[in-house]
Amino acid sequence: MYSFKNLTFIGVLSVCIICCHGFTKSIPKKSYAASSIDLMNLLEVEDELVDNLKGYVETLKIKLNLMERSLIDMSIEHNEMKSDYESYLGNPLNSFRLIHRLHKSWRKWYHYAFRTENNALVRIENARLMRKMLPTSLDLENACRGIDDLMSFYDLKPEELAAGNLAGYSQPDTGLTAYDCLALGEFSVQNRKDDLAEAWFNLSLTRFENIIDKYRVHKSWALLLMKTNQLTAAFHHLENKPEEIFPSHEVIHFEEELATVQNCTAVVQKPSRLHCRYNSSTTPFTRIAPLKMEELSSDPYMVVYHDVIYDSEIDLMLNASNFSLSLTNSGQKSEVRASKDSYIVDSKTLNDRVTDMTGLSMEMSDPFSMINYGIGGHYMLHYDYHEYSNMTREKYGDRIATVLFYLGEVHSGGATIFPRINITVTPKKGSAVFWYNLHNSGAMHSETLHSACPVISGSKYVLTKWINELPQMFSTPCMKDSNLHPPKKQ
Ligand SMILES: O=C(O)CCC(=O)C(=O)O
Ligand SMILES: [Fe+2]
Repeated sequence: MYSFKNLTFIGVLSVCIICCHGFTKSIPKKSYAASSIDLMNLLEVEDELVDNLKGYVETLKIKLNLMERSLIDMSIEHNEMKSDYESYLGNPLNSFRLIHRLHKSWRKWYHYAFRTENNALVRIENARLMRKMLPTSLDLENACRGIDDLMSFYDLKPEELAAGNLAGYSQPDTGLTAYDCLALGEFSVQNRKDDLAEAWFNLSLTRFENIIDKYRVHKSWALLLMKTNQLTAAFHHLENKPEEIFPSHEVIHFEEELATVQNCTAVVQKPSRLHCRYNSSTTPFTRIAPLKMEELSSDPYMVVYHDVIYDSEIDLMLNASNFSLSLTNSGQKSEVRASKDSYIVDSKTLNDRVTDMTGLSMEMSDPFSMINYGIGGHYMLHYDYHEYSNMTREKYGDRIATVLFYLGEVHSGGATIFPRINITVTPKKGSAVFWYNLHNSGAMHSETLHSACPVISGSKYVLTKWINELPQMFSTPCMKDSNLHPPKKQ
């Protein structure tokens, strides 16, 4: 419960919130943070909650006491038996009691331990029903905004407020807890007040003792730094993750983003046993005209073909009068993809080329897709396979492989990268990269996660061919545990 001093603090806060809001954004009428009358109501709410919780604890204590007392009685009898069990069990009444105890009492205790006391349940149910009277996240946001306005209005610093110092009006026992500071930090992040957020996070860190709590703060701090692209600093905050915590979805995503950026900026030269050779075996045509092939990875299988598409073919494609007109902004969010793309009519020559490169049938494959990236153009991390929720997958199978032809001169940036396997493919006009998106079993190969780095200079055109799985059934290894038609979700 709040002390009288806290009450005054809340009163002062709410008056300030009302005043300050006169100057800034207005807040909805029904807001706890907006009036001291509503705040008074909250005190009553908290009184009642505390009362219910006390009642709950009392009921549990009675149960605990009863169990403890019985345990003592049982131990006395048990120890007596252990000290001289022959004479103890020699007495038929003792033997009877032992059997009776173990048959009935222990069962009773077992059920009693799991039984929830009605009285306790009522208390908890009361507390549950009171939830609608509790401040909502909007109330919390408004309260944070109130504090924030107070700081700008009176030029207060987070350290002062956290120490309970309100413009020279110091009340240390109204100081803020680690959780309060964290909430204010998160509010500042949402409102793009990065410096303030860092100050609040720092205060929260000094107040938390438990490493798991501290990690929560580090995580919020890292997310803030990620937003402003300070990835290495962000990474330092996540480095010392306590073992008890499973990495969250955001953190995994972040690590991949970091790997993406590192791959985009580094020149990766991996020592490997893979090499370059002429491929003259996929189709009869490659015997006559072998293709220059450079192996990049064996799992997922990935190769680059050099000089695999002629300048004359590229010119024809890029000059086609309807091509630039057909380019449309990709339907996806700009952070995901900054490019224009278009489906272009399949050409038999190019389809045959892809078969020469891959040994795969072009039957049922998606039409070629042309993507044009300008300066800064990029394509965030994604897989080419559809996963389960796509109609095309039902009809043609998933996208077993991808071939990506590079048609433009990119002077800097624009690499296609696979951060999980540390592979960077630098776009070179006339070359193409080919990889399998699925395992032999037909299962999705998650290591094929890839993205296109932002183009720094030049202009990047890629021609993509997604090859579908079903027509390959006689040319690729047997699909054990085929994933083609996963059981429908109930
Ligand atoms: O443009 C690139 O480098 C990647 C394109 C891509 O991933 C795709 O088209 O699926
Ligand atoms: Fe892709």
